[in-house]
Amino acid sequence: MTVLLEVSGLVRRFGGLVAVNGLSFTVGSSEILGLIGPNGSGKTTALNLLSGALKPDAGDIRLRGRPVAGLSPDRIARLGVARTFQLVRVLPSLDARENVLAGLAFRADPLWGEAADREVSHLLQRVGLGGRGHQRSAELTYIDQKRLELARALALAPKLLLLDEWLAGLNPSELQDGIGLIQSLRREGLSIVLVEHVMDAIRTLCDRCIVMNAGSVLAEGAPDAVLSDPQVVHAYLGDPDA
Ligand SMILES: Nc1ncnc2c1ncn2[C@@H]1O[C@H](COP(=O)(O)OP(=O)(O)OP(=O)(O)O)[C@@H](O)[C@H]1O
Repeated sequence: MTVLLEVSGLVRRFGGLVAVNGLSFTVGSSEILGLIGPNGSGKTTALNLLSGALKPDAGDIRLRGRPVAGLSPDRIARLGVARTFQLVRVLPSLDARENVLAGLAFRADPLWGEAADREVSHLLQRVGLGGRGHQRSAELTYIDQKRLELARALALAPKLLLLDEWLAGLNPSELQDGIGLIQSLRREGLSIVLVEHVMDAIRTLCDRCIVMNAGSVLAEGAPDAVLSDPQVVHAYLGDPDA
């Protein structure tokens, strides 16, 4: 498998707190890597470092061998990294089409005019919002806002997609749809880093997962093995004698 993303020795501090403490991992092409761990273990900070929203204090991030640590978010986006946010961020006063158009402007080969219109329609269709382009995004339901945010991320034509709890808060049938959609993105060749608390989704989707605890990697491997690791169970449930 070709390595797309290589992270080594990543460190990020907030004052005296080391939120990410020597994190290292790789993601292959068309691989889904789960990034899991208890609240506050550093998952979102790790995604922020990968997407350029935060700069690392130390460590290296390489995308197809090219160093990208510390580059601005728009440079990293143009190099093929797109993300969604834990709290959905759509532009509420714009309609669905306009939200996706905004994403197209940030890709390495921006599209304009009719080509952009066609791509927007394709992306809305792709995430299950076909024919809904003129609906104001503030009026969309929660799941549809999540779909829209995904369409805007896909507008960058990314190689690597960072999903921050994209499946959180969905009902069981929406969850199945969401899992199916992520699987289809992988079949199309995308690599995905999935920060997720929904363990069924981790088991179904991930080739490998990494468990973070207090900023470091506690365990790494196939989801079933990792989730039954006593250290991992302990990190999630805490020490019953404490
Ligand atoms: N901007 C910030 N300033 C100060 N501390 C921060 C900041 N962002 C995160 N932290 C701290 O860094 C640690 C890691 O937070 P992070 O949000 O990365 O964890 P997480 O694993 O994503 O948690 P959750 O599952 O709750 O989203 C936490 O202790 C958090 O309080």
